[in-house]
Amino acid sequence: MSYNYRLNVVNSEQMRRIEGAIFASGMPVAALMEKAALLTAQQLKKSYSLANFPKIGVIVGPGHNGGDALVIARELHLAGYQVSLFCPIAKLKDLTAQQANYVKHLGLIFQKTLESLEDCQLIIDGLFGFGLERTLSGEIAELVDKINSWQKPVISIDIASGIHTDTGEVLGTAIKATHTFCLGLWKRAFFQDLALPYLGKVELIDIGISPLDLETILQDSQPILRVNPDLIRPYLPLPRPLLTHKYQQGHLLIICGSRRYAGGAILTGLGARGSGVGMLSIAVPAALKSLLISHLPEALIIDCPETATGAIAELPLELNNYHVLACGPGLTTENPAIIEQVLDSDKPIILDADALNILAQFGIEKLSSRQNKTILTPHWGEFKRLFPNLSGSQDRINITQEASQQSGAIVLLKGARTIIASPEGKMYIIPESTSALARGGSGDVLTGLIGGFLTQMPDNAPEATALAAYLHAQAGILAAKERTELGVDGVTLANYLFAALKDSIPPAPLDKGGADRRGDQN
Ligand SMILES: NC(=O)C1=CN([C@@H]2O[C@H](COP(=O)(O)OP(=O)(O)OC[C@H]3O[C@@H](n4cnc5c(N)ncnc54)[C@H](O)[C@@H]3O)[C@@H](O)[C@H]2O)[C@H](O)CC1
Ligand SMILES: [K+]
Repeated sequence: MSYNYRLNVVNSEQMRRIEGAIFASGMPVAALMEKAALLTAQQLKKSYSLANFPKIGVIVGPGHNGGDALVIARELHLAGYQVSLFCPIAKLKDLTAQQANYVKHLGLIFQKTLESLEDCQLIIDGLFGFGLERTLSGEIAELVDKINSWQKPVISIDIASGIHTDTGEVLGTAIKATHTFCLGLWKRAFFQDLALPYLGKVELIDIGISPLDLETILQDSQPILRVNPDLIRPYLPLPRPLLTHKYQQGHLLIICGSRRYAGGAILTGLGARGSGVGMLSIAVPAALKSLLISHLPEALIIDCPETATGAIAELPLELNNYHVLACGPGLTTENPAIIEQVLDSDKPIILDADALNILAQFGIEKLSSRQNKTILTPHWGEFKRLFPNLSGSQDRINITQEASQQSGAIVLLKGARTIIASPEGKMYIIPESTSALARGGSGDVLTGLIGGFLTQMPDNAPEATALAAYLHAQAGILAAKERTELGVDGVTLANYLFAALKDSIPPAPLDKGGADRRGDQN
């Protein structure tokens, strides 16, 4: 396991312990504050020029978040900005009080009222960081609401004040930042859907936390990793071996679609196509066969007997002949027997959409007799039906982890920030996405894509799931950039998967031997 400030996501207790280890080894607290705040000030000056933002208001809290804000205020003042300060709580921590004295010496003014900052073009929020302990109330809550009502750009230091660093909950009220500089390490709240509207654009300030200090503190807990291309590349089935054939690249069976929801089958198939899987078979109700062939000529379409309303009535197949089964989009809940058959197979399975709704009727205990991996890909509504005992909490990181433990399945909870947890304790977070994907059909593409990657990397199921979710989000972002957020229908999304793969995870250069052999053939 490697530790890296870009990858590891921490909670406030871990952040405190890492900070503690750094201080205990000799780094002075004031030096780390200086470093963090100077680097933040540099970024600020780049993004918010003196010409456009000559007057800046800084809200100073009682702890070290307020100390950071004072160092930033000092640097902006020295760079020529006109800086006004407001400090709503009189009692300051020692280091913060020292920083306050120095800026006073430089001639910066602590204003008596918040209103004195109303004519500033930009507000810096240094009220609370990860030391926030209780709900905002009284004058502090009023102050936060007032700042929000100004509708100005607000830059939060470390986290938007009022947001719980771990759960992302709003404690009473919270600053609605337009931009948040996260100091040192990504905290959990940055990946909790609840907090996203309060954080604005997010940026990590690298304050030089070493892998050594990370390892010391994090080695005893299961890591939460923020997915990026470096993380995923080692698992990718790229480049392909020189001598391979289609069945060595895996055989995926998709079971989906009904006369009512034919599109779900097509989109799941297109998602699978985006994974480059060697062989793709798609089981659909007989009436859909020619439609599927016209969209996916490379796939083997299996026509199944239908119910009176056009759902799959039975699967006349030996399911264990396939490497992976992906099941659910467009099925309808009419025929639970199909899902029973899928659950009884010895192969890895991915359950989505109506397969999840049927599983919810059975209860997740039904998974306990499975001999191979199960991947569940619920959105929030499906999650609530599957795990009603967890649906009271909004801490999506925590409940995804819990759901995986309870079910013994890999659980992927869809959202603005998709979370993936595996029963052996792995956790992955997809760090960015686009609301263009909040659209019927996107999930079907993801199911096929996960199936296709899992077929090709069967020993790394959590990573195959994370890779698919990452590329799916990247494809959405890319498509939305070119076509706007309204232009990303499921087919378009599937068509962008290869561009996303090429852009974010270019194949490693061929090893020399491989290149030479290819040369010989020419
Ligand atoms: N990450 C790093 O390595 C560094 C972080 N720095 C900054 O330090 C803060 C954390 O500082 P800390 O002093 O521990 O906590 P806060 O500033 O967040 O606030 C604690 C302060 O506020 C009081 N308080 C808490 N909740 C409330 C409330 N609801 N109402 C009123 N008062 C409240 C509490 O009693 C304390 O007095 C971190 O976020 C970074 O910004 C370092 O500067 C650099 C290294
Ligand atoms: K803050």
